[in-house]
Amino acid sequence: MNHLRYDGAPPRLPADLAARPEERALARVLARWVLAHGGSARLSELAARAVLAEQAGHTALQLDPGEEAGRIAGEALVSDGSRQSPFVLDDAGRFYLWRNFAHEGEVAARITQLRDAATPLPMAAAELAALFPGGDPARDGAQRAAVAAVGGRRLFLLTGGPGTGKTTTVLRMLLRLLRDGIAARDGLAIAAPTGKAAQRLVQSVRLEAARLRASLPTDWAPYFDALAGGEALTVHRLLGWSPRRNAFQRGPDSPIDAGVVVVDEASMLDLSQLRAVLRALRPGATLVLVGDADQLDSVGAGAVLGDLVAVLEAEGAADLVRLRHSFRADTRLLPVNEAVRAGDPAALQAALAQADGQARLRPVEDTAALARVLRRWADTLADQAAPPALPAGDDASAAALSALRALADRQLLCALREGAFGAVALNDAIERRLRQRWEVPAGQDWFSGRAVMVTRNDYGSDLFNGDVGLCLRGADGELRVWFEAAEGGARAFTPGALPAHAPAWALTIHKSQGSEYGEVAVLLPPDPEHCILSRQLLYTALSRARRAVEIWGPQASLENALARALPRAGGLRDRLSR
Ligand SMILES: Nc1ncnc2c1ncn2[C@@H]1O[C@H](COP(=O)(O)OP(=O)(O)OP(=O)(O)O)[C@@H](O)[C@H]1O
Repeated sequence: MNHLRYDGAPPRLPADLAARPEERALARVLARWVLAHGGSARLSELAARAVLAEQAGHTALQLDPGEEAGRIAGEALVSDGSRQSPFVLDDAGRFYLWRNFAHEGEVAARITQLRDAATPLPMAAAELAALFPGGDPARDGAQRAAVAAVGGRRLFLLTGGPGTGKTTTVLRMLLRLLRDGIAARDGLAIAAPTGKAAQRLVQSVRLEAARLRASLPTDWAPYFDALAGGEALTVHRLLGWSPRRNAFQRGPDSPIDAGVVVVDEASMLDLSQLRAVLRALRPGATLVLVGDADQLDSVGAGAVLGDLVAVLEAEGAADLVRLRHSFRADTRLLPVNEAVRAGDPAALQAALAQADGQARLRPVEDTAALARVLRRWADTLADQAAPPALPAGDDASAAALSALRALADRQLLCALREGAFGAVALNDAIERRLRQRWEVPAGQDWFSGRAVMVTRNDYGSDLFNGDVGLCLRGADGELRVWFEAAEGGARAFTPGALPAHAPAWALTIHKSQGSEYGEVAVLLPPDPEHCILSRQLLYTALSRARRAVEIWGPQASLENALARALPRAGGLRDRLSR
């Protein structure tokens, strides 16, 4: 890009989009490039806006298709997508950077192709029933429907909230595909966007497989054997990410060596990642996408799972199954989550009133109120999460594991990271209080009971971004940080050996995705107009809880979160609809 030829007045940047300085710098470079290449001031501003909108997750900028779009429609740098051009303006007034337009088109085309190639394969009722021993179709009917429907598909979507049995169902779908001979012949690959989610997936598939294997006739044994030994793959690893080339090695010329590819936590996939997965599928391979379509969208641009689910659900398509029954959460929390998912304030009020104290709103409107609830929270932690003294020998791992589980019994989640209501400040406050209560000598960084979260993947130590560790004193008097191990038990690290990490008493809601806790407190920003507030954010936070939730914040912040569905602008839904 040659932006140096332009030396007129600096381009105007929209002030209404929140963005970090580096994002604004990028937007400014593009805006200058447009002016230098003969674009109008209006196009330059739109280009900058499109960059900022992409950073905020949108794949396009929605213009008023009439006048606003008309003003740039004839410019040389803009096309309707029928020729390659830096910018695209489509019929519906969506303004794209070329890359996003092209990716969206490719994803839509590949998805449609996969869907059209389905040759549904029926499953004998007895075989299906065998996979749900002692099951109750009233609760697991949708799971059965998914296992029945996946046969012969080239694309299948399974969506549902936490604890609805997605992993349980994936295992049965894979067993069925193995028995059909499809996966057995061509191999399986199971992946998730983050290392932690991938590890959790493999762990729960193994656990559930061990349980189910015991209740199935021995002729199923080879399929369980074929499932065993699966490695926890991140999507990056699945695609053969090469940092040196800054590209994926897997693609149409060198596809993923598997006939069935499962991607869990697919709500975290952005448009370009889904495109990369689709391009890397072997001809004839099946892609199964699994995730909670109501959770927060991916960090990168696009809302691919949400878009796909919306389109297939509207069609009443057989290649999508939504699981609704939660097997894990307290039944009193289910109406709360459902009301938030639907953005229905009256239903939420009713659900809170009927939750027998398992779900409540605490009006935290200023820093004084926050200090009060926080102190109570920290004091309960000090009592309940008081660190145990570890026994010597092999028992240490088991004791550490139960301490880690006890730690996950209560979690504070924050909408914000920075500021007085952000996770960083809350971690500081909680840690100060715990040090006081547990009488930790000043100047001692590490102490027994200190909880931390890893913030970067470290393949060497097999610790992943999002893994939570607990520092405990061993029988030998040494402090070590313990993490749950994928193969069972817990693993210890000396504090100095840990990859990058941060305190874990308070986490941002974004960081909590994919995790589960007994009781959750969710701190909302005190400013009801804060742009972070959305229905998806609140749903993601509340649905982490199995037993109880507290919402800390002003009623107005809660109401505004419910009211804002924050759809991401883009054209994938339109391009997928038929
Ligand atoms: N049909 C079923 N009958 C009885 N228990 C079930 C059934 N399906 C799932 N469960 C149980 O419900 C719990 C949640 O299941 P699973 O882990 O498969 O859900 P999930 O949707 O993958 O959850 P998450 O993604 O939130 O971890 C597990 O303890 C599982 O054993």
